[in-house]
Amino acid sequence: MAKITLDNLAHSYLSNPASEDDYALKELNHDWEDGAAYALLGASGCGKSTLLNIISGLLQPSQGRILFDGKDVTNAATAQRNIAQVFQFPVVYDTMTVRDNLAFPLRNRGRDEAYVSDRVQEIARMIGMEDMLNKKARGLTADAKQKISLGRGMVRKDVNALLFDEPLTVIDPHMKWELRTQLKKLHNEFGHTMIYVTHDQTEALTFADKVVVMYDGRVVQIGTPQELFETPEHTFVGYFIGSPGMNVIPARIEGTRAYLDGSYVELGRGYGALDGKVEIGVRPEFARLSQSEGLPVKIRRIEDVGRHKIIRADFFGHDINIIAGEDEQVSADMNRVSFDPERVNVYADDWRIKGEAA
Ligand SMILES: Nc1ncnc2c1ncn2[C@@H]1O[C@H](COP(=O)(O)OP(=O)(O)OP(=O)(O)O)[C@@H](O)[C@H]1O
Repeated sequence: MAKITLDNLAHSYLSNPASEDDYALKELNHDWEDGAAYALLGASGCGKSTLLNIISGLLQPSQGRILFDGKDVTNAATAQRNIAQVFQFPVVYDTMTVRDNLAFPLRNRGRDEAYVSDRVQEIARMIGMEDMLNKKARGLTADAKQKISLGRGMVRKDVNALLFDEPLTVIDPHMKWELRTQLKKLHNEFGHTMIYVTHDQTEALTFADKVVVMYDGRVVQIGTPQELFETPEHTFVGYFIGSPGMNVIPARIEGTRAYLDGSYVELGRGYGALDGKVEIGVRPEFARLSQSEGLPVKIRRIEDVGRHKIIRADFFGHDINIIAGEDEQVSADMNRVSFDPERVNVYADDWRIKGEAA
């Protein structure tokens, strides 16, 4: 496995990019730790595939370098990078059996048949295809073919990295969960450096040690699922992760207070003068409804989603969502919302401001 270094990396599909807006991938410096499982998460068109294709060598970056364990591979072809890739749609050899498909990368590397046989058996067990090993791939469902692609991607232990581009798109929903769990198990067992592209937050948060969130060609945060939840570094991370996402409300900050439409909330930290668009962000999990404490709101709707209730409220034209326990009673006179001060984040032009301990 290898540490992957991105050094001043950027990419534009235009031959003469004039401004930052012309870059599908904006400048990025980052070390992907050896042996860690990363998810690359973001909405469609944010640049995930562009970044993955640069790492795999399918795309030559217009700026910067990429290094595997300190060795510059920017100009190396995919085949020279010693990586395994699994794409959105199955890539299998139809005329071969499931066994031969799984064995292919190992035989290609000249591994002896005893090893190939053991390893294929092990992988077949992980993807739940032990009893299909002698079947031809032709005629299998898309679902089964994609499992073969996943298995083939994982069969070699000696690759520098395993890259997955939305690999579970064609997989049946209940099997998705199972395969994700298997991938995680496999990662724990073999410690491959894994990069997994997805636009699905559940997939990213359950699979990865660290999630790389992209927005508009830029990496806006790299963090553990807990960090993304507690301290979104950019308002996009707040909106995109969580269900519902973080509440973001325009505010004026003075010291340890945020003033909002004639009311104020206490902040857990102190702040100096802030320029630009200033907002506070609070997750619905850290908002509380009561009769007497906090901002005046109008309740618009209460949704019972089983595990908890989502209360949709309005604060002078701004949406505020509150998550309340399943057993919590909500009455018509509960028209105030308060926040845990420690959980209120402050943003200037969408980026989180750290503040000083109060
Ligand atoms: N070959 C190309 N030529 C020109 N522009 C491209 C090309 N490939 C992608 N783009 C543009 O680059 C931006 C990033 O695309 P990219 O495919 O990397 O995003 P993504 O996050 O992987 O999206 P998706 O999840 O839809 O695949 C988009 O604006 C896209 O239109």
